[in-house]
Amino acid sequence: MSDRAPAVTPARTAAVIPAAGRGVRLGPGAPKALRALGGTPMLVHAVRAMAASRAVSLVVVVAPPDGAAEVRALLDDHPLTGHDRAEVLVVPGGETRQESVRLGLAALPADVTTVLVHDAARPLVPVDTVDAVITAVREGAPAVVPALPLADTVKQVEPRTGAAAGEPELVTGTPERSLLRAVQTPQGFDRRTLDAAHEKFAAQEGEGATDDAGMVERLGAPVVLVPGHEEAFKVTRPLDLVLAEAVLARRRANDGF
Ligand SMILES: Nc1ccn([C@@H]2O[C@H](COP(=O)(O)OP(=O)(O)OP(=O)(O)O)[C@@H](O)[C@H]2O)c(=O)n1
Ligand SMILES: C[C@](O)(CO)[C@H](O)COP(=O)(O)O
Repeated sequence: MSDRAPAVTPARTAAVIPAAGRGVRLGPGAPKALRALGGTPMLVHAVRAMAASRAVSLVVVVAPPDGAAEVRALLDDHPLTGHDRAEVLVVPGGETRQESVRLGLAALPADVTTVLVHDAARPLVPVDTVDAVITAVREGAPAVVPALPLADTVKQVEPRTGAAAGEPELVTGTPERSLLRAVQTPQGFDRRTLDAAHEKFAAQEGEGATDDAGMVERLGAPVVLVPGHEEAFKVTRPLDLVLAEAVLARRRANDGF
């Protein structure tokens, strides 16, 4: 009998960054992920945010369907440095966020056991938030989501089907705010659970699920929350870009460069 320790497959963590959206709500211009924030494309910030975690050894960027070559060139122009040295792959995306994530998952090698899914549109998520998500997955949660309490009261409204444009919306309820959370990314998953959710719900959801954890919920697996971060907000509308520039400027001032 050999006294050598049995071979152990290392638990490898990868991040998938869906970056194939147009950014319609941000207004006319280049695809949102390619727009500049502090002089550097938003996508580059998002890749660096994932690679800043020492646990992440691979980042799969999902580019606009006809833009993979352009995104590859852009990332090659902004190489990762220092300890942020993860491998970066680029694959073409799809028509919906859900489809883009599915295409990113398909590019992951077999040894990846933990997957983060992170919006390119959340370029400023701090590394402590990324690490908190990874730790919770590695401790056994199949799906982990960073989340914050809501600042606004939320109203439920009647579906708009058939309503004339400009007609006032009818409120049907006010959900208990203390039981609501606004969820962010990166969302972290046991890889097999996320693959199973995407396999089961592919092409069944019309417009697609708005987040990956929602698909895991529908699978019946538990989804747990960890504290989100104010700076992990999603750049969606023009004012978000103003806020992102201010946050970045404050970070640079604090870092002394
Ligand atoms: N077909 C799509 C649509 C969205 N995304 C990505 O999903 C993330 C979150 O989506 P969102 O902020 O809604 O981005 P857009 O779809 O680009 O925004 P909009 O709805 O304003 O067009 C973004 O990083 C976006 O690039 C994607 O990879 N593929
Ligand atoms: C995944 C997400 O960022 C969680 O808040 C969000 O659901 C993405 O929604 P979008 O409409 O695609 O921006």
